[in-house]
Amino acid sequence: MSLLQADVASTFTADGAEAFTVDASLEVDSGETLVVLGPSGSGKTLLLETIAGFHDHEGVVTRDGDPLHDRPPEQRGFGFVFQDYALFPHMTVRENVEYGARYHEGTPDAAALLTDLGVGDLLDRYPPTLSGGERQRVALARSLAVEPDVMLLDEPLAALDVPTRQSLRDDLADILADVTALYVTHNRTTARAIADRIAVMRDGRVVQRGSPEEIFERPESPTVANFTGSNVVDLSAAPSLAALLNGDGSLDSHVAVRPEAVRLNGGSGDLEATVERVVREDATSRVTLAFDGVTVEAFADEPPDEGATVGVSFPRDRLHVC
Ligand SMILES: Nc1ncnc2c1ncn2[C@@H]1O[C@H](COP(=O)(O)OP(=O)(O)OP(=O)(O)O)[C@@H](O)[C@H]1O
Repeated sequence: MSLLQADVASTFTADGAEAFTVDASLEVDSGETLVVLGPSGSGKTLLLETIAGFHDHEGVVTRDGDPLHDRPPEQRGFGFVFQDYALFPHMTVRENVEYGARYHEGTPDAAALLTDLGVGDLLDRYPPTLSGGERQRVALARSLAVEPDVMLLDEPLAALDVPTRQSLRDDLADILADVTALYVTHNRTTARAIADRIAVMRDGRVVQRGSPEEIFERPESPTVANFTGSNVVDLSAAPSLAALLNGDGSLDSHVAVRPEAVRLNGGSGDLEATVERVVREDATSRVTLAFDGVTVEAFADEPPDEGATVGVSFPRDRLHVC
């Protein structure tokens, strides 16, 4: 049985806004990081807050089979990390970490925790003197200090600048390796880097769940394919691509292919396409290709000229009908 099981439904109303309903079920196994990935406004925060116990809801939340849904948030055994750190400015880093565990048996080894998180030298500093990345590491240490059964994390990297986000993202996979965690984000790079499994959320519901590989390579719907960054081509509008799949262009479905799987062959590919646009991205270029009146994106280290005709091939095992 999964450690955390949630099957909850709740409708939220605010003055002047349409009601928003969250109706979702999740299971998180012991030691696993489940990422809830979805666009802004898909209900990720409301779902996390509902599981945490901040909102009335129908349905159940259980840990190890024990019902949690009748308990207040502080008795559910969760640790929280939010986007905005929420550290006490007038307490040192050590005091913040120890205060987080004030109801916990024994005093946590703040120095060891902070050292594990790469900020062992900050013990006596005050939060206002720290960088965003340092504060978020301290916030993680404070949550881990209570040895929570499950960590709930809401976009903890969102407020950080890009280099800091990348560095903490790299470390988060290690930090969360032995922890049971439910992590919400709209950032697919983060999801791919830290998730053991992903649940994709849209309009308050989970629309697909699976391993990162399944979510990114085998999306079950054009919605998930689009959101996870695949090219999505309507086969009824793209006869040459449909023919590649042994169809006749009348297939009433879509095909998803990741941009990194599309190959440019300089004239000898399976399909002929026109280069519509080339945008440099660090060491590579993102190339927009048009054929049959549809466009797809690809990456090329040596980009062709805009307006050129190129051959394009799609490895069959990377084309996914959805
Ligand atoms: N208390 C509330 N009452 C009514 N509607 C709400 C309430 N809180 C949030 N909403 C609305 O519910 C929807 C989902 O909000 P939520 O914050 O869960 O989205 P999200 O997926 O976390 O988005 P983001 O990635 O931008 O944080 C939004 O349209 C939001 O405006």
